[in-house]
Amino acid sequence: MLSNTTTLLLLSFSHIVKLELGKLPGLRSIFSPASLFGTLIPTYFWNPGLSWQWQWRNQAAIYTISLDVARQFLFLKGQFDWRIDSDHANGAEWSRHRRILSLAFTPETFGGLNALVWEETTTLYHQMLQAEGWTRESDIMISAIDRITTKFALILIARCGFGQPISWDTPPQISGMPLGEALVIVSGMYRLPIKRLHDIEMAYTSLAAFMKENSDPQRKDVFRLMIRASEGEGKLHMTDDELAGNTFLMLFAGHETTAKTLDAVIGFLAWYEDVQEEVYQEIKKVMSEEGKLTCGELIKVQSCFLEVARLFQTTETVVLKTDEEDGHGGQVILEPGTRVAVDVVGLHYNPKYFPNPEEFRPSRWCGMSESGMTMFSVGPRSCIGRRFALTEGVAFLSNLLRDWKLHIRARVMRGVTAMTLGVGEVPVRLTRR
Ligand code: HEM
Repeated sequence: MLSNTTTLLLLSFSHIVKLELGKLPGLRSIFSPASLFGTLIPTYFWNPGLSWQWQWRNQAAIYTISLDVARQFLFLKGQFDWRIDSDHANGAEWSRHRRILSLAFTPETFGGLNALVWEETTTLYHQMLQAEGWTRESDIMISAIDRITTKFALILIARCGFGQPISWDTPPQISGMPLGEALVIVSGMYRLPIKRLHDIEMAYTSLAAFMKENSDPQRKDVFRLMIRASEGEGKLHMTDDELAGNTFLMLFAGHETTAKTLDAVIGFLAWYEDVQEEVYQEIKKVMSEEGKLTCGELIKVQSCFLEVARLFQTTETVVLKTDEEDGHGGQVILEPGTRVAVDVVGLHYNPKYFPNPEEFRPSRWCGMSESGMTMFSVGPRSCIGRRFALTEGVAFLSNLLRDWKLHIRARVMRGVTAMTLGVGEVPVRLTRR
């Protein structure tokens, strides 16, 4: 009875308040998932909440789960909501920022970006073994693997992308707090409509200054390219504020997504022991007699990384906005200024593209071209760090699996949204091979 009344109220409300849905039919929810109330109230049938994309992953609503429709929008040159510098960039500014950052992500950069990421991942892995005391152990219980992966991915992007000489046991401090904590606080809180606390503001503004002070001026990395742009004049000039925004975004986008994907891959490989064994055999085949691994073709390891990135798509939504003025010359049926959201989680569970979508089946990705890796989005705004993430993911996993067998007691992985979608806490046991 209560639920019928609520549904009726909801429907009436949704018909009175048309929100931003343009001419499209359908139920409107009371709170937007991104609003303060939508965030505070848990996901329920009448409130989308923060976890709606996971819990309602088979329902499209106004959000599209069609790759065909998504492609039409993602290849459009419209105005977008989420961009390289989310504070300032409109279409033209985004394109300028993308041009600056793209220079750092060509395969040739720094004598081979992939080789650099591979080398740094391997070096950091060995430092981690030493610092954590794992070199002396043969059986290790880790209560939540994200403690390791988050730290790993953050140090790696700081080292490769920002030239920061950070080691495993001395995480840098920004305004008196560890770098990781500063990022988490800033990304989670500073957009709330409450005047933010002093330390959060400090963490945000001090980030770029800290990076500038500590990075090696001789190196050519993402950060140095941005600094050069901020110091130069002309079309590619970047303001201090833009530099701060991009620094934050690169650090955040460059570690959160990869770390969460790694948590989930470790959980899945521990649970599916047969897949773990197959992957281990592949690693054994390519490693040298001393156990050294080089940046190369580890198709099965990469496929596991991609399959898990599909199952737990960290970037839940890609939001686009049609042109304010003419709605793309009237070619689209949406009203000008309408927002379109690609439900990236739903899209990756759409059986039209992924038969038996709930199944963990890494082989779907064997032989897949990079343009088909939809978890990195498609079109001109797709992930700039795709190669970086794949190289880091494959290097980390193959080093780990070469040395350790992974075990887990239950299939605990489930969708949990905290800034981005992940699998929650994954407790794993490592036994030495
Ligand atoms: C598993 C790992 C990753 C996944 C699944 C992923 C996914 C994505 C997706 C779906 C987008 C498009 C978002 C949108 O249009 O709203 C994106 C954009 C972006 N990603 Fe990634 N990403 C990953 C790793 C990385 C890494 C390692 C870096 C940096 C080293 C990075 C940097 C960026 C940046 C800067 C953008 C914005 C590009 C633009 O607006 O033009 N990402 N990523």
